[in-house]
Amino acid sequence: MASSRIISHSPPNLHRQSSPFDTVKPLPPQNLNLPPKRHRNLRIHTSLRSSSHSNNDLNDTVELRTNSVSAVSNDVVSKDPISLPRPLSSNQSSTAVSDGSRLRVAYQGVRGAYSESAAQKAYPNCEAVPCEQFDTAFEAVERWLVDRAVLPIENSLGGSIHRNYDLLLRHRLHIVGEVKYAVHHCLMANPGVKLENLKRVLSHPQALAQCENTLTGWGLVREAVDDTAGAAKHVALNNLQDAGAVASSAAAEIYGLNILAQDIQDDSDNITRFLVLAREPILPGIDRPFKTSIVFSLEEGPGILFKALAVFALRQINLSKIESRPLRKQPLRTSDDNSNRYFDYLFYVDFEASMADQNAQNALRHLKEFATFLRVLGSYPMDISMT
Ligand SMILES: O=C(O)C(=O)C[C@]1(C(=O)O)C=C[C@@H](O)C=C1
Repeated sequence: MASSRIISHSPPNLHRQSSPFDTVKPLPPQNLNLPPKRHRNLRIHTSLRSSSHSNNDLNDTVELRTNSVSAVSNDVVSKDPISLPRPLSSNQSSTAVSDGSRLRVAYQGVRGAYSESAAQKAYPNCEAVPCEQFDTAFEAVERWLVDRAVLPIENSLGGSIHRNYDLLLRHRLHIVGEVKYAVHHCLMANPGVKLENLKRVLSHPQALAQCENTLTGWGLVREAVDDTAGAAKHVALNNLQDAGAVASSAAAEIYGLNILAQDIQDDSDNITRFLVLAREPILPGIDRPFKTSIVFSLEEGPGILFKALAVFALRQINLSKIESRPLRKQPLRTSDDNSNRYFDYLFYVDFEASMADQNAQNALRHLKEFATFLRVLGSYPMDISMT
């Protein structure tokens, strides 16, 4: 190992060093001159694209750019700046006590995407708002276009959705909940098209990865698109005869496709975990099982990651996830004598404790002694449902 070199600055492009003890300052709303009109089924785009998704014939959506807030309803967002930043209570993230009525929840994809179902699982009576990309969903919350975003973070077969890990750091949203959703993939095609007619199959890369063995067995060429339901929509709109889509049964129904095979994922236990994001954190509780997500970077040195993880082990705090991502703005670190260059990482850790728990606070205080950067992404109720 290299000799230890302490980096005393926060990594560039990271938000201010934050601790669970920080007072959270809410972001100011971007524009408070909001028209009274309420539009339903908004589809949010960061830019106009000429992809297949730009044809909205099938789902009656309204397109808008995220730099315009003209379509935001003001029955959700008050004009009174004093009353705007209200910390959510931990109850508000609970599906048991809040059905999400009046909440506008952004998800990535078009109607029929699994993310839409996850949003509806989190908030059964919400208005689910489709967004073209993950970034767009983050921005929609930040710009007060919607109240929450529900975005996938990991899948039991396909692994982590790295893009969303990176976006969590780039944006200032807080994790206020998680949703586990059982994903059952179907192979679908236009009416009259049979499995033997298919040469290719379209879907989201995660969905294709989750069906890897089955699709290889059928000898189908895989084509990646933005989301599963978008694949179904494309196959339907273009009346493709040689291509099918991997998507949900809901997508087959919405876009008028026939299901050729059901439950085609490589393992019947195919669970995607989604995060619920909001502008404000919730007050962590101890009334039910909570999880806390953090991200940190470390000094270079022998056993430093071991030391970092030991702050939890010493206090009997269980870790449920650890992910490392390259520290992009400072991807390499050189040793003191310039003889070696090392990759530099950010570590994302989920641990099973609430920030209201003294034990968890002590663990983070301990970690801060040698972390070069630490941010709490959220402390939120665990989804203990059987999906
Ligand atoms: O494409 C969709 O339907 C999505 O909701 C995205 C997504 C993902 O990104 O992992 C969500 C759940 C499934 O694991 C497959 C795809």
